[in-house]
Amino acid sequence: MRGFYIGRFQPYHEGHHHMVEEIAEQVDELVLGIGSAGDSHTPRNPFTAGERVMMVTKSVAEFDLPTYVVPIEDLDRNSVWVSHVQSMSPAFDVAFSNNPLVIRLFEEAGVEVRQSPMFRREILEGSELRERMADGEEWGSLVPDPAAAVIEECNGVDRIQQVSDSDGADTANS
Ligand SMILES: Nc1ncnc2c1ncn2[C@@H]1O[C@H](COP(=O)(O)OP(=O)(O)OP(=O)(O)O)[C@@H](O)[C@H]1O
Ligand SMILES: NC(=O)c1ccc[n+]([C@@H]2O[C@H](COP(=O)(O)O)[C@@H](O)[C@H]2O)c1
Repeated sequence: MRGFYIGRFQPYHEGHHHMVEEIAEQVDELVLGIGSAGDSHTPRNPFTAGERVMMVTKSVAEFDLPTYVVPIEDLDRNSVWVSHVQSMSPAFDVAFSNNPLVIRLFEEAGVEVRQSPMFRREILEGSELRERMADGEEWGSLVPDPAAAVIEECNGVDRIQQVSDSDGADTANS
């Protein structure tokens, strides 16, 4: 059985990694979708699709799970988004998500969806990571080591600090 799990992974963190570890117990292969693939260099989406491909690919290598990483750009129409995803991805039998819109769109299209409990969500959240980077606080312990190495290699913290508002506002949502 092949699973599908999409996220923006801005950045890929230990919450995502924990979810992949749980998915690995349920499927033989996984497609990891890099969502909003066309977005980068903004406070909410600082990393390019390519940088996120590297973070994810190097991090999941520790699992015994053949994984295909596929960047997927956003569309203006939610109603045809699942078809768009299916056109970009290897075929899959089940989708994994905790995102209410993603769950609804897959279910309406007749795709089975499985959710995972949120893991240490009070701290393992992309917006929290980006805020810590923007504020020069500790963040390395919240992402898998290979993802931290990719962020360092592309000077990701410097980029986030530069693209964030000068008053530090809204690093989560812009
Ligand atoms: N700590 C976590 N535990 C389990 N699942 C998580 C966790 N954080 C995010 N997810 C799930 O992973 C998927 C991708 O999430 P996403 O890339 O938006 O990360 P996020 O941490 O929610 O980031 P942001 O704050 O940037 O929205 C979603 O289904 C989301 O619900
Ligand atoms: N219409 C669309 O393009 C559409 C609809 C639903 C989800 N998505 C994308 O799927 C991804 C979902 O990931 P998150 O759970 O990290 O939000 C995001 O990149 C989001 O933009 C896109």
